[in-house]
Amino acid sequence: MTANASFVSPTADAKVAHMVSQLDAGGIVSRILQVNGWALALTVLLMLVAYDQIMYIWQKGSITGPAWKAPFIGPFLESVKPDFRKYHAKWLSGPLSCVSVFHKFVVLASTRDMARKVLNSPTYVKPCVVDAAHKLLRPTNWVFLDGKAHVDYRKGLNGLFTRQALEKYLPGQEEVYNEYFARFLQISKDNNGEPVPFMPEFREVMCAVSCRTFVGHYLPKSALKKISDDYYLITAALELVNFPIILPFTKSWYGKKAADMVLDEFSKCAAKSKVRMAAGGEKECILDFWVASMIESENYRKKVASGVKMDDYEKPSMLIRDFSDFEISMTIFTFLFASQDATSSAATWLFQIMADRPEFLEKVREENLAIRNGDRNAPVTLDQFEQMPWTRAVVKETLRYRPPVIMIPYLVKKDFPITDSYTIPKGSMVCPSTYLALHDPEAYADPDSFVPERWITGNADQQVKNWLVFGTGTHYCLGQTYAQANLMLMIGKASMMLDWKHKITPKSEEIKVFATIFPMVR
Ligand code: HEM
Repeated sequence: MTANASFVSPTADAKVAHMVSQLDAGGIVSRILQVNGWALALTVLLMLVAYDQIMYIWQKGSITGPAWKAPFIGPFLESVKPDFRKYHAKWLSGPLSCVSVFHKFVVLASTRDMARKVLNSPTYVKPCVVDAAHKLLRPTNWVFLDGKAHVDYRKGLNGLFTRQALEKYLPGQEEVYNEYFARFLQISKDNNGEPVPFMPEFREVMCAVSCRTFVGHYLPKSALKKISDDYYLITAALELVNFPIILPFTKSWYGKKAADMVLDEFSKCAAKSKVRMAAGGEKECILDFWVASMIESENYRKKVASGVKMDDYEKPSMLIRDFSDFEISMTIFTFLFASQDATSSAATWLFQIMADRPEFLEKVREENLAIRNGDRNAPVTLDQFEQMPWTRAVVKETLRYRPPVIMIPYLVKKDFPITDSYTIPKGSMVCPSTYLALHDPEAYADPDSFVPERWITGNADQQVKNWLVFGTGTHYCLGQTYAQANLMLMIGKASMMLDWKHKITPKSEEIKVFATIFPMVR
């Protein structure tokens, strides 16, 4: 065997070390070897830095972005504490701009046309979620489907959001608002009318109203309380920047535990709905509509299989397969996941803006009282919503002025030639922004002011290309009609049952980013 047959370095080999020490009385050789070790490490590091920079510059191509990136991490520290003003500056810097965080290249598509182009290019892009979402929502969840599989699955869900279905959900929503608004009054009384932070209350009422719409009375009150208390753990676990593996006591760990609990509760609700619908119970919530449609489809299939002649009109409008309790639960969880932060954001802004602009709240109140024939407690129907232009206008304008979802992250599946001169490389992330389209002075004059009249006497409704609040394309928001009807019901009922004030600070209308956007407190 030769002196250095092992895979360790020569200096670490005992025999060589001995020879070296004999030869190197003055320490010159060992110093050279040491220097070489350091030099090697330094060279590798410099090569990696150079590779990271070159890749960034190559991927950036002709679009706007810093000339170079902070080695490896890029603007990582900024993304831990997102600052709306920095995002805004970035969107204004060019229709397409970029950053690179760690080795992830991210393109921001800021203008209306660039955002629409991304959202309408399903061949090149698909929604991008943080790694933790697969673990929390489960990898087989429908939201991770792409292409035809996604379109087909989604078609089966449309029946849950028809006008007829939405009408059936209204009484449950009324019930929740009655209960929570009475509680709001109590909170104020307990605090002698002094201002208290209300954002957590808005989050809770939104969670309660969503759960009532999705799973009706099947969810026990104790479980609802736990879900609404723990939901912020799920939001925190899904922040863009989080620890990639689930280690005990990290945000992802708490988030996963909360998600497991929600999935378990919703599975139990699905089982209960199956029993109740099979017994001919009345449909009250999304679960019931789903289960009833499954039963109808199954009955139809059985009749056809047994040779019964069926007319076309007897065929259910949507034939769906059988779904297990857990499959249903996973999908209902995606509704909660998609709605909770966005509707909490909208509700918080809406209450604040109405308090700060009482002249509009008064108009909402007047028309809500009129539609109820002077009876503050009378329930409303969806048809009546169409006769409440101010209630609709304040909801629409709040969503335009402070859109809850400011960016929609997508993943580039293959090289995407977004303009004649620029192709987004495969594997990048691309984030269309909704904000600039919704603050485009050509579509909405005086875009940085809250002007609900533009939805009554103006032409805001005609700016369909700019209306990106709920996205567009194959993944546009499934719950958009429900979400807007719910916000109209909420503010209409609040105007009937409550009066409220807001303590304005210089930062009240500045934007704080936490998954969606909320008012700055101070
Ligand atoms: C103010 C409230 C809401 C806002 C601003 C909002 C906004 C959005 C946006 C921007 C998207 C992405 C669209 C795209 O990629 O083009 C989305 C997707 C989605 N939203 Fe909403 N949303 C809201 C409420 C809701 C509610 C209440 C539900 C459920 C009942 C819901 C269910 C969904 C679902 C399931 C998707 C994914 C659709 C798919 O991938 O096919 N959203 N929403």
